[in-house]
Amino acid sequence: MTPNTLSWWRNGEEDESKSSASSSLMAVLATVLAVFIVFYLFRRTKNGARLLPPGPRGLPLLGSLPFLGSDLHVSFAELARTYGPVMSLRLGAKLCIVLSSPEAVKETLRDQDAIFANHDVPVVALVQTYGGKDMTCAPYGPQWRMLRKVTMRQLLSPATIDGLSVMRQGEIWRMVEEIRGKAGQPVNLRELVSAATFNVTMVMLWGASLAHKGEERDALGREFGKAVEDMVDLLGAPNISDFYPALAWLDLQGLVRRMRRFLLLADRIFNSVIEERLMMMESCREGDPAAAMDKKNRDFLQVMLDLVQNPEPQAPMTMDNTKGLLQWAMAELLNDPERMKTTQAEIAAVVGEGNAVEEVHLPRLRYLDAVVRETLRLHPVLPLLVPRRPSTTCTVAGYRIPEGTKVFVNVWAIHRDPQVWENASEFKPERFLHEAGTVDYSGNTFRYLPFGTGRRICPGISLAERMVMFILASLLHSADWTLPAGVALISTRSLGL
Ligand code: HEM
Repeated sequence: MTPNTLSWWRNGEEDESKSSASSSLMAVLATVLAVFIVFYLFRRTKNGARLLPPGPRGLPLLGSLPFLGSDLHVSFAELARTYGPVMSLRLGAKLCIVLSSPEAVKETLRDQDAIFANHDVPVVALVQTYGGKDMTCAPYGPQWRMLRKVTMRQLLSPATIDGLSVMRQGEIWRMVEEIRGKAGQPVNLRELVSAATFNVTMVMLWGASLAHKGEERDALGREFGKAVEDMVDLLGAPNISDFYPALAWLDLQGLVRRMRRFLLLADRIFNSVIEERLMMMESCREGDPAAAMDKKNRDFLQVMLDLVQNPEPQAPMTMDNTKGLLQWAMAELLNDPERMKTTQAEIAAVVGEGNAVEEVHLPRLRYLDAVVRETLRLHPVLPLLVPRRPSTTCTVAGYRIPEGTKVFVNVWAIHRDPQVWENASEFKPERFLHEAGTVDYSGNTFRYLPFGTGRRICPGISLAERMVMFILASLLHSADWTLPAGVALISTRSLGL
């Protein structure tokens, strides 16, 4: 063996040891990487969940945005057929979870109610509520608790709601007179229902200031009504800032600027109404009996002023919800003349032909009540509720739901699920007569959630129920309604809700 040979051998030996060292290094790195991947994939939350729920992959940056239709609840329901009742997807930069079964909602909004007690508030709503100061936008905490307590005990207490019955009645009777004056002529139901709901809302808000105002009252109503409609559209408009929070400061669609303009107008109207009321209270203190307000018939403004001198009673704005419900109920009945007759016959029997509907009649209108419930099943006013935002990472159906995600509850999909409801897509109010007592608005039956559930359940249920039943009964009792000649059916999408 020559030195060269030896050196070759030596070199070979060195090379071999180098290559074995580098393979060991590679092996170590590969192991570390594998451990990291396994750890990442199988990392568990405190409760043991590993993975995000299944869902569509989506595109980089855009996520699933380009693939969804304008009715998010319908697109989500279609996707849930592939990915299941607990699904995840990205909308822009935002990770979203969609729940579409009673079991998933129960595990989330009942079993982990406190974690899911925050609403995920759109940017425009934050502006509308002066930085999230109203009850719907306030984070779950002391401020929200105080607002909820005041609302339930004062604004929406049975005593306040009962006390305002005379004012509501006056408004509805005005509407009935208007309808009777147009007998035989076509009526724009949408406008009629909007005006009735708005006027009832206004009298409850600050009715005492509107009394004896005639034309001025109508002008104020029109101006404010238009502004509120625009504001509601703004709240519902898809906003790039919500999908890409980092871009929110640019307000690319100008929605925040428009909301600020609405606030200026609303502030002007609120301020003038409040100033006038304060002057009325002053006159009353000085002994003018005309300015005195019956303690029992205090409108919301008075309740608030008596309480904390708070200038912005905001919760009643959500009464706009009742308008959509009324339109759907009338549309379903117009599409179904037999059921229209059954409903009208019940009202006539309870109220009497020729008599006006009064709120005392409502508890005896059981079929009408079933019509309202069935309408809310097929057309929930908030088909995805108000999205929630978990305050900590948690587990639902074995999947990881990270803190801060936007959680949609697809009530629309649950209400139309054939595995949950018999003949799910049919309008059949009778089902609520048979199921009376088992399916209610309390949010405890997770297959029926028109008012939500848990800590953030709608506090306006009894007022909404009363207003809708009263307006609907009055409409149906005031005339015989039919579709215009040539119109066979109202499309269930045509109301644009
Ligand atoms: C048909 C009429 C109405 C429907 C369908 C409706 C439905 C809802 C729904 C689904 C929620 C979200 C609940 C959740 O997140 O689980 C909600 C919240 C709320 N509703 Fe209603 N609502 C109606 C009328 C009213 C009325 C008349 C008022 C007040 C006068 C009102 C005041 C509120 C408030 C303040 C919240 C937020 C509660 C909170 O965040 O704690 N709603 N409503």
